[in-house]
Amino acid sequence: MEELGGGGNGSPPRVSAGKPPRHGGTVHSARDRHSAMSVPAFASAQDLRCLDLEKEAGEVLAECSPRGVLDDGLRCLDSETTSKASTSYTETQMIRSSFALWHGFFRLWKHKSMRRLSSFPPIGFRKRSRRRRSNRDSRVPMPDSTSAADNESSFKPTWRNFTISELEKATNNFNSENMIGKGGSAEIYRGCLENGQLVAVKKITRGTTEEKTHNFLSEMGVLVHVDHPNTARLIGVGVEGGMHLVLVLSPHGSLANLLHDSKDKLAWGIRYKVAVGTANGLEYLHERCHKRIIHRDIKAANILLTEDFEPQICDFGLAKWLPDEVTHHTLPSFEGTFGYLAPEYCMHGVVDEKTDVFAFGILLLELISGRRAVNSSQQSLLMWAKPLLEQNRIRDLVDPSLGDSYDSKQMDRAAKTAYICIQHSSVLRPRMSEVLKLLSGGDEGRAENGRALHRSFLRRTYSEEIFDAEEYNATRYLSDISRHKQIAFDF
Ligand SMILES: Nc1ncnc2c1ncn2[C@@H]1O[C@H](COP(=O)(O)OP(=O)(O)OP(=O)(O)O)[C@@H](O)[C@H]1O
Repeated sequence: MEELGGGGNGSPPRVSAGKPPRHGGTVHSARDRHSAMSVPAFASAQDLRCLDLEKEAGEVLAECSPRGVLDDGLRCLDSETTSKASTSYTETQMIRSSFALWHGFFRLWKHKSMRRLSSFPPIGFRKRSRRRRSNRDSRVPMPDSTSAADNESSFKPTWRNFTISELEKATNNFNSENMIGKGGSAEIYRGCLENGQLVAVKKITRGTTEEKTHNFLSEMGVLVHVDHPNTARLIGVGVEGGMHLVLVLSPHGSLANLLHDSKDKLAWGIRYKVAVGTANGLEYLHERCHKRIIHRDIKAANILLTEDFEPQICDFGLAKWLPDEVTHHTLPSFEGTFGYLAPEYCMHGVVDEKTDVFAFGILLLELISGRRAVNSSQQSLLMWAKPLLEQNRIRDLVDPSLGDSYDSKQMDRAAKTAYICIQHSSVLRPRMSEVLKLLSGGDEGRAENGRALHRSFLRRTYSEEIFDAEEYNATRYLSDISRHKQIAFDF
């Protein structure tokens, strides 16, 4: 997704094989659309048979959508939506039937297995797997011995449903002057609620009704379950007259805005803060959320900045949830943004934490150099920066507009961290918790020599296994990238 006007200004487009990149925005694969509206990953085969949905089960094994989200969405729709005047009947019906499908499924599922039910907490209730208990975010208060069932009956959603008239009022009828972003699937409008709160209203605009519904539900499903200072905040949704996500407004827009489109150059101190904050947000998604969330589209346009330049990861349209027992996703279609795509994804469609780590490495290079991931001549930042990093020519990487106004120790750490994150072999890439240590100077030894790390230090991921099995070099990576570009642009 690009900023408004960003699609044609050299920002790398997000693509999907078999579909043209549209205004540089999100395009989802047919399989994704299908699966996201189907059944949750933690359904038993028996449940699925009851609903005659076995066929989808194989496809959506690792596809999760939060039980509480959609259950509650249904309640919201039934109880709060009042104004029908400008409702698009087809879209509202579509959302209702998606909710209804989920609702029916969840009723059955709830009835059949309270144990499984407790594996996914309702909104506003945090429960994390034992695996991550020690890593929990200490900022978030945890309910102690209360059971999931008790919590289910007592929890209140942390978001609300907006009527179309409320959204129209807030955005001055979605006035084009209030449009602050536009991508492949959505337009984003600045708005002001009656209580004075500034919001960003993301109106899903592109695609068929099914595609729009998928995009809306997928993103909502993640947004309602993440709660971290470095992830975007959902205030509510609106399903009349289209599908809308209402988010807290980020006054500075995205990092791409400030880094590439602004006359005023971003100071190094802010860039470093953005790097550390984004790493924090990703570490939360990968390692401290109740389910592992892979963002899949980390890039400068998807990092929003708060008033005091705290970064917030946004746009969860491509995000995937990985249950603990699932090592990875293998995606049949090609989605993402040129310039940020990890080799194993290009080659095998494999998605796990390390694909985000790779994209984060590219983001670090953008912060260091002030260059785009892919420039207007389609040259990749990766290919430009890698030889410089290999020769330890960090000074040559640095954005000339910074002059000498940067902390050289921070710069050094950022460059070396980037180098490790962009390793072709995902085995050699660190996890986000390690990235945090590297960036903040807590793991200097590893930063000094990314290739000499001890493998036993890392928990192995599927993409790591793959790289053990075969060699994937820069030439093959480039050829894969150009093949994918060809497919995307020729369509
Ligand atoms: N909460 C917000 N506050 C301020 N600006 C925002 C906010 N959310 C989005 N934007 C702006 O809108 C742009 C697009 O947002 P987003 O990436 O969520 O849209 P999208 O249509 O999902 O994109 P894509 O095509 O990648 O799917 C952002 O890069 C940012 O400039």
